[in-house]
Amino acid sequence: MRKPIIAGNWKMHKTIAEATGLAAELAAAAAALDDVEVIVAPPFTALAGVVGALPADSALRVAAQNCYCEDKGAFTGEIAPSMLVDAGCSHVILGHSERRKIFGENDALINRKVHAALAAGLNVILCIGETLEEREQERMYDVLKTQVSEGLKGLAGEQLARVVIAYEPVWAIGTGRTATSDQAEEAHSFVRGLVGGLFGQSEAEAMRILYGGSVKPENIDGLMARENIDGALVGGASLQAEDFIRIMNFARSG
Ligand SMILES: O=C(CO)COP(=O)(O)O
Repeated sequence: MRKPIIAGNWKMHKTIAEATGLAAELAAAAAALDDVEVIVAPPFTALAGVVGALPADSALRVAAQNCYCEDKGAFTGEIAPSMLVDAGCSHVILGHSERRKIFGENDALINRKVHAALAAGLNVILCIGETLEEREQERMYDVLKTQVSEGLKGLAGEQLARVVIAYEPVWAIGTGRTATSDQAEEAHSFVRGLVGGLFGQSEAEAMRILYGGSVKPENIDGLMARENIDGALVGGASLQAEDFIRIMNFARSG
């Protein structure tokens, strides 16, 4: 049985005070759920504040939304994986489509980041997903195959166990247009097959694959009911406690 994960990607939202307040509310709700892993990804400026506001034994885990692939040096504006560990993060999101599209990150850079993050002791949420154009041109499977094989290139089995994949079709992000549970299940089962081919069947069976793209309290249960959907990476609906807590609770019953 794969333990579901509900993760909130706060993107470029929230002051330190707003972030710590929301995290405290979510931590209280997460404490009641031992069958769901709950993760929040505040902006860099709020990471240490959020970690500091949580009880020491908090069930809520904290992720960063990005990091660089070097441990230190002259990389103005970048954050090292070890700095995220120092701030109290357990996870980092890598390869988000906004990083790929707006900031030009490619699979080779993302793979270097994956290696650096794992080496520093972080768990990785690796985002993949096709654009609408790629789907319409029937290139979706090729795109997913490249993103998975290049993103996970060179990892050992022990490292893979600390990676979660988030399938986020770009056309569903922030658009209100969720993939149907059939579309999501089809992509997730394909991705699990890819991981199986690259690393082995038992590794693929153990891998959590999250869906992301306009997840709301209204659609989470249909997604969670599917065999290969192990949770969600939530954007907009993770920014206020009520919706995100409803999503956490649906994930548990799903
Ligand atoms: O990009 C996302 C999570 O990483 C999804 O964002 P939305 O839930 O706002 O569509």
